[in-house]
Amino acid sequence: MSTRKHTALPKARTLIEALPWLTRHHGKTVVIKFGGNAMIDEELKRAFAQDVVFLRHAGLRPVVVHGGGPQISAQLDLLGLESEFKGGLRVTTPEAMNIVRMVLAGQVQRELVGLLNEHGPLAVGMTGEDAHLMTATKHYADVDGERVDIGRVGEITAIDPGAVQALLDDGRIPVISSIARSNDDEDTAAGAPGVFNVNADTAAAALAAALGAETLMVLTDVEGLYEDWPNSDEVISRLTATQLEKLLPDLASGMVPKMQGCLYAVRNGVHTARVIDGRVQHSILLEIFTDEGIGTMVVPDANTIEGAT
Ligand SMILES: Nc1ncnc2c1ncn2[C@@H]1O[C@H](COP(=O)(O)OP(=O)(O)O)[C@@H](O)[C@H]1O
Ligand SMILES: CC(=O)N[C@@H](CCC(=O)OP(=O)(O)O)C(=O)O
Repeated sequence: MSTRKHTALPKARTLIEALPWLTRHHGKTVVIKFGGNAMIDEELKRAFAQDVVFLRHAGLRPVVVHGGGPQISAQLDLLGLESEFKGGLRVTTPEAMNIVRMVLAGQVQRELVGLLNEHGPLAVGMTGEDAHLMTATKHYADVDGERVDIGRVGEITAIDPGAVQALLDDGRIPVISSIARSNDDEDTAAGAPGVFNVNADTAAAALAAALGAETLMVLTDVEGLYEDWPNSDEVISRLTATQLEKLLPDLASGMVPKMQGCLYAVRNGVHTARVIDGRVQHSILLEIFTDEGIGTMVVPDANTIEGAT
């Protein structure tokens, strides 16, 4: 006679914990912004790709918008060019714009597409230039109330999500670099199509809203939004749009585009926007498939803090 211990029971419980979420979110679009420092670690990148493919096979429609600030800075450094940020945005000369485009579309995006496609013919890379996905106008930074010219940095004025929708309908995972086409008069007059460097958090939020996404998920290199950064590491787990709006003026530069993006998303139809720790392996699955979640969740005002999921 032999007996068998069911050691896999905790795994089954975890899967069952995910069932209500899966039922609710089946067929829904999730825009995931993968950025910065989490993208430097090889294991984290692989785990990220596994999570995204898992979501796709679980019946969701994931879209990846990626950053690459550290990679751009490293490349500029190799070329002897300095990185300067104003109001949290990179001062982008025409020369730097070429490097930004080369690094984002030619390096970071290609690598992510490659990692995702290790699991099958799923990922398709594009930039905001493709099929008029993102159109932008020149953006001026606000530095202590002053309007400052920071070069070829763009502010999104229009999104045509048709090509992304078509890819999603075809079961693909779009991977998007945050570069937008310009339709500014001076670029048009110059004869060559102009492009702009757009902060990837801002691009992800605008795309999430344009796609009518259920969720915007922003991966970063901290646990979430700290209540009193840098004095305390108390993470705010949930807050409403209005509560976030009140906090915005006190936030420091890296968090500003992220939280502005979350606010824009939930004010424009996205049900929840979450900032989660990209340094934790499988953070996307942890956020989604466990009751507690991790990180910070922003919900629209109509939701009560307790009631939102
Ligand atoms: N209230 C806050 N909570 C958490 N992080 C904050 C806060 N204010 C500023 N930060 C800073 O923002 C950084 C995240 O922004 P950023 O470096 O642009 O991230 P990423 O490279 O992931 O896009 C954190 O590492 C932290 O230094
Ligand atoms: C205008 C602007 O600042 N653009 C960013 C685009 C990349 C980005 O946003 O990357 P992370 O998400 O990794 O920071 C930049 O040039 O660094």
